[in-house]
Amino acid sequence: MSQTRADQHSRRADALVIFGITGDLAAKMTFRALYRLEEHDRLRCPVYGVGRQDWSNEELVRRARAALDQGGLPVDEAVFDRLARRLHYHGGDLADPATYRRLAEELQGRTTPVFYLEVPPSLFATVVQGLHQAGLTEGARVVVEKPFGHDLASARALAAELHRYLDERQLLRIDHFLGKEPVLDLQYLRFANAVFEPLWNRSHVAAVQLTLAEDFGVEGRGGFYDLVGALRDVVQNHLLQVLALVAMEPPVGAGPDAVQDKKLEVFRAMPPAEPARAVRGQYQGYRDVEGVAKDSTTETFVALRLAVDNWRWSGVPFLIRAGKKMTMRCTEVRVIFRRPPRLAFLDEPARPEPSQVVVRIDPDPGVRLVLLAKGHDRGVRRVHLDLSFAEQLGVPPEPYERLLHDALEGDASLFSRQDLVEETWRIVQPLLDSPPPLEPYEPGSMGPRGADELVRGLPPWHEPWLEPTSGGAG
Ligand SMILES: NC(=O)C1=CN([C@@H]2O[C@H](COP(=O)(O)OP(=O)(O)OC[C@H]3O[C@@H](n4cnc5c(N)ncnc54)[C@H](OP(=O)(O)O)[C@@H]3O)[C@@H](O)[C@H]2O)C=CC1
Ligand SMILES: O=C1O[C@H](COP(=O)(O)O)[C@@H](O)[C@H](O)[C@H]1O
Repeated sequence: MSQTRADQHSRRADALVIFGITGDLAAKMTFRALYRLEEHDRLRCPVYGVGRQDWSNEELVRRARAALDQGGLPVDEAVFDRLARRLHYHGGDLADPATYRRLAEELQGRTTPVFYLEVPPSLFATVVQGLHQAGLTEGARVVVEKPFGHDLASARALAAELHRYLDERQLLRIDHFLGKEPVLDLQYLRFANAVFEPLWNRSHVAAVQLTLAEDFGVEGRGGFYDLVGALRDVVQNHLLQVLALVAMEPPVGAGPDAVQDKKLEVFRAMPPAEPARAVRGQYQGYRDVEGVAKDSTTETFVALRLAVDNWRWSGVPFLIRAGKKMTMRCTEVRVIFRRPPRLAFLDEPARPEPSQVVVRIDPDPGVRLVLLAKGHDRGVRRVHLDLSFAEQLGVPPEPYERLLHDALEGDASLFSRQDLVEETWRIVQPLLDSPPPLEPYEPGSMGPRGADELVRGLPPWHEPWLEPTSGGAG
């Protein structure tokens, strides 16, 4: 790529156009992100919201305010007034070419717009084609929400369709986990600390566990979720991205591709998931949720055992579990080291439990070192060292705030690439082709019994780290 072309893709945006501004994600996340960007003087262009509803600019501003209030964000009136002055509503159906022609008139003189598509994925190609036909894709960047495809073949087909109008550098695939500070921190913790990196391999690590437990169900989005399920919703994207950051080699540079290249190596070293090493569960009561089919076989819980077959990780199980309506809300990475040998100096010589490093992603991000120390009775006792990122480092930007800012600035580092997306679909594809049987589980539990069977002979699933980082014990 020539210098001029590269520069074009990293030029600051002069307009942000949000398709789907009347939708659920906009109300939950987008207005909040825009407000926080405005608050930190990081929003420097007009914002156009596109939707089918018959809204005026005033109505858009009113909805933005309601969304902030509902999200519990304290609002500074001066900041909100500045944001309100940037907001413009643009009504129209996405299937109608006139919508894009009128948008082109509004965007006249703008050379580097960012189009954010938070619309149903079935409309991604329609919107991009509409933008192209209205002459709006030249110099633009297009941010697409997840999911990118619903399997390997559809992800390839969607990319081929979008690449008719955009080159890959113009396409930013959002995965909000890649904007989470503790997820970004995995790379720093691993490679900036000599206490970790020499041990972070198959000689010392017995297993890696990734847990994304949610204590709520799919109420309010049953129709969407029932077509997707846990594997597509959070494993193919969020959790495999996190796994890659846990397993990758150090990036060799700082450019947008440096980390992506290392993650790609991890994915390429991963054999496809085996249905015999996966468990699917559905919480009791799921089929009563509005929008869910009465005979639905969609999984709301999934657990799988994966491998990274390279020199660093061969033989180390990577265990993932993710589910709705579980005991708690907690997302964490747990690296479990090998057990030490029998300690002959103990009164009752025994092999101590393994040490662990836990990186908690949500809530209250932090790191816990689980260690063994001398108890007062001369035996060994489990103790821990806890670190709160917020306490020591301050409150970071929120994921959508960070990612929208990067999109506006033309920094693609935290957006997934097509080759990575295809690899992650390749890894999970056997589970889509031959789904393991569905096991019911009790709401408020840690999933079906099969999840425990999956780790037979391996370190058992550990109870997620729940205590607050400050002053917590347990
Ligand atoms: N909601 C969430 O928590 C998350 C959502 N996402 C992704 O974000 C995207 C949007 O999801 P979500 O906000 O939940 O979906 P919604 O159904 O709530 O919103 C969809 C938006 O698209 C608009 N739209 C749909 N069809 C048309 C059309 N023909 N012409 C014009 N506008 C149209 C809707 O307008 P109208 O109001 O007129 O229907 C609405 O603004 C999806 O890709 C989803 O996977 C990703 C992560 C989380
Ligand atoms: O993308 C999604 O992610 C959320 C979990 O993200 P978090 O940042 O709230 O932990 C998940 O609840 C949702 O089902 C999924 O679509």
